[in-house]
Amino acid sequence: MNARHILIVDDEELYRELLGGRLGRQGYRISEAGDGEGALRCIEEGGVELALIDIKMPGMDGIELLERIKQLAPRTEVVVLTGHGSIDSAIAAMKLGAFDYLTKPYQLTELDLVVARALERSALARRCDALAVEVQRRRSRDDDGMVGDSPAWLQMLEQVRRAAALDVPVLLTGESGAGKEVVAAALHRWSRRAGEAYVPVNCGLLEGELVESELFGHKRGAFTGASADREGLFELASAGSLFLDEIGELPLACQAKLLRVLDSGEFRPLGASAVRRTGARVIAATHRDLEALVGEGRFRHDLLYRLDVVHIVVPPLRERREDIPLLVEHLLRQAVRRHPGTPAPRVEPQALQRLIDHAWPGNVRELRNVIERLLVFADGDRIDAARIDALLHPGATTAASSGRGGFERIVPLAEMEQAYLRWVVDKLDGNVSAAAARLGIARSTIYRLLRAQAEEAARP
Ligand SMILES: Nc1ncnc2c1ncn2[C@@H]1O[C@H](COP(=O)(O)OP(=O)(O)OP(=O)(O)O)[C@@H](O)[C@H]1O
Repeated sequence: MNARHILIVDDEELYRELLGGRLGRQGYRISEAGDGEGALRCIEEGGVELALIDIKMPGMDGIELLERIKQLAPRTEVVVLTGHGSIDSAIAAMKLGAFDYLTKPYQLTELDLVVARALERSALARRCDALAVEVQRRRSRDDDGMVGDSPAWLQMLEQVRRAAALDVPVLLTGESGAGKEVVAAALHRWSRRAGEAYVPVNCGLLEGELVESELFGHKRGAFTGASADREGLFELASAGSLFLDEIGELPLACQAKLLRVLDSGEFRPLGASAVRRTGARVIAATHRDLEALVGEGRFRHDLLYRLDVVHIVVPPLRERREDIPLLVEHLLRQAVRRHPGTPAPRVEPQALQRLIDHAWPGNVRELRNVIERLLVFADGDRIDAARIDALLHPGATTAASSGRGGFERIVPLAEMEQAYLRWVVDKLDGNVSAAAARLGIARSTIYRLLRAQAEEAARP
């Protein structure tokens, strides 16, 4: 049975009965309203696929009603019924998103045709919505680049899913390396903006005019070195999402500009006289305590208030240790992909337990670096507890200087060399090539030294 829901809105009862009777006989579910208010109440109840509305009504006219319907239920199709000679209203209605219009008096067969076409479009749109949800669901499973099934992680993901559906700013906080950036990317992918640009920027890496120019763009000659006009990231992300990482580092002058964009969507590129508009959705992240920065006068209170519409806290790894086995597996797979030809070693249960028990102050990033090193320096096809201990608690670290020239004890130079080397490799996110370049030595030297150290530590 065809029970698709059509709403007829006309102040003349006779018309409503005529239309309702005809369409009802075709099996549609019919609701009637004699004015705009009644129509909106019916729309709010949901399920109306098509509204047939008379343009000329006392009180709220058909055009205003159309606008309100499109705000309330954008997926409801609207066909307007206009009187003879009111083509202007028909055009206005089409501009506001009406599916079609019929000029009174119209042939009833013409009405049947328009109704059938409008319902067909409504069905198509719904199918598209369903597909988009399915695509998002599939994407969100594994190829999202993030894993986890602990209660803390799943609870946070639920918040992310809900926030993704709202087109409002989101503030992500959490310790460094906890996964704020992967969550920001998921927020974008699960939102209606998924097909548009996702533009990440680290506010801590740029200074002064450069941040402003990066975010808002500049005109040629706006400052020394501005040799051509340049589009800012707000422009680039206009239909998509702009991820402002390390928002706590944003200079105060730039914070004022950001506040204006969040309030009005308007900004002015450096050196430009005209104001520009952006529709970018802002996702901001920080590992800093923004309230404390406000207290110190380094972050604007009004900006914090404006960004903090939806606040999601990404939990530290130590609060979701249940995720560690999954993460180890996932990060090992990723590391193997980065080092083709390296066989994936098996992590023994005791070794895994050591990883689960570790405090992980550097969170998932630290775990990723440890996994990378375990793979690169793997000796054989298994990773045992001793190897993990060697990596996580190397005795040599106590030999390192506190940085102010004081040493706690005398250690052989080789030991100091190894500790420093490990620190440099960690600092550069496990990138051995970068470490070799910075230290001015060959990559093979680094591998040799670190392997020797791991072997030594693993010795019973
Ligand atoms: N749930 C997860 N699943 C898989 N990988 C993850 C997960 N969370 C984080 N990672 C990985 O850990 C590393 C650090 O994550 P990310 O950069 O998102 O942290 P962050 O909180 O933004 O850190 P920072 O505050 O230092 O910018 C990245 O390589 C990321 O891919």
